[in-house]
Amino acid sequence: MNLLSKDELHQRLLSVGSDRYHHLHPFHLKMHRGELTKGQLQAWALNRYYYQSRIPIKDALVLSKSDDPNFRRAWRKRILDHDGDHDGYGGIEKWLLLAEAAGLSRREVISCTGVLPGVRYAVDAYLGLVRDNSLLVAVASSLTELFSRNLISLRMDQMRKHYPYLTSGLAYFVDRLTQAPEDAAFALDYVSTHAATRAEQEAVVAALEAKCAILWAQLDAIDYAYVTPGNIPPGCFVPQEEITNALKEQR
Ligand SMILES: O=C(O)c1cc(C(=O)O)c2c(n1)C(=O)C(=O)c1cc(C(=O)O)[nH]c1-2
Repeated sequence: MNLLSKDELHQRLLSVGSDRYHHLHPFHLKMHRGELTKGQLQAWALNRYYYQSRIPIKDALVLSKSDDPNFRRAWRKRILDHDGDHDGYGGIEKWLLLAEAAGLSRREVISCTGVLPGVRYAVDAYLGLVRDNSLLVAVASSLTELFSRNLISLRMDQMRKHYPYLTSGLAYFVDRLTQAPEDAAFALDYVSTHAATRAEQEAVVAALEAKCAILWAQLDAIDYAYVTPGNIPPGCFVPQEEITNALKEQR
């Protein structure tokens, strides 16, 4: 197998995104058509918090794999983007503001006690993918960010239109519109330069496919539990509207 040119590798990565990224997931399509209830959006925000909360831990694992101070200086920005420089700042705090705009209590969200098992397994698989593989694969697994800007931009428009109560909580996404393309450009340049053999280039593509599957699996779990009635696993978050409906049925 011949080495791919940088352009050919880039094209391969883009086609993984257009075929497999979670912009195509039925739960996102329902979200964008305005078909989700407030309880379903709460379930999404609460479960996605688990992903958000693990991203800086994942990035610390990436950092730990590099002996290059230049790389670490560039990558550590991602941890700051999420954690902020001090309490009350950064992406995790802004995600909590989104969750509060959806009507959730921050304490319930931070506790992560109501997170679906499928979401927990998928997110933990991301940490495992990064922990157990090379720095090259770890960096490549972040390349879904090549595709997140368009999705986040569409999501913000549709949220303002269909779920106006969320409008006050959209600051997280505003930040990601600039952070994600910067991060993706760095990661793309890194894998283009450091994948020196065809086998390494194939490992980069496979890492992106694996990450797309991780994002997809999270939404599968949310869709299964919160769109079809009767599927919420024991111990997981139950939206208030579900409780109200159940009480009505008992009467
Ligand atoms: O809302 C989204 O659809 C979405 C997708 C992704 C992604 O594609 O991995 C990330 C984010 N958001 C995000 O907010 C984020 O901080 C982030 C970090 C990473 C990563 O792999 O390091 N992906 C993503």
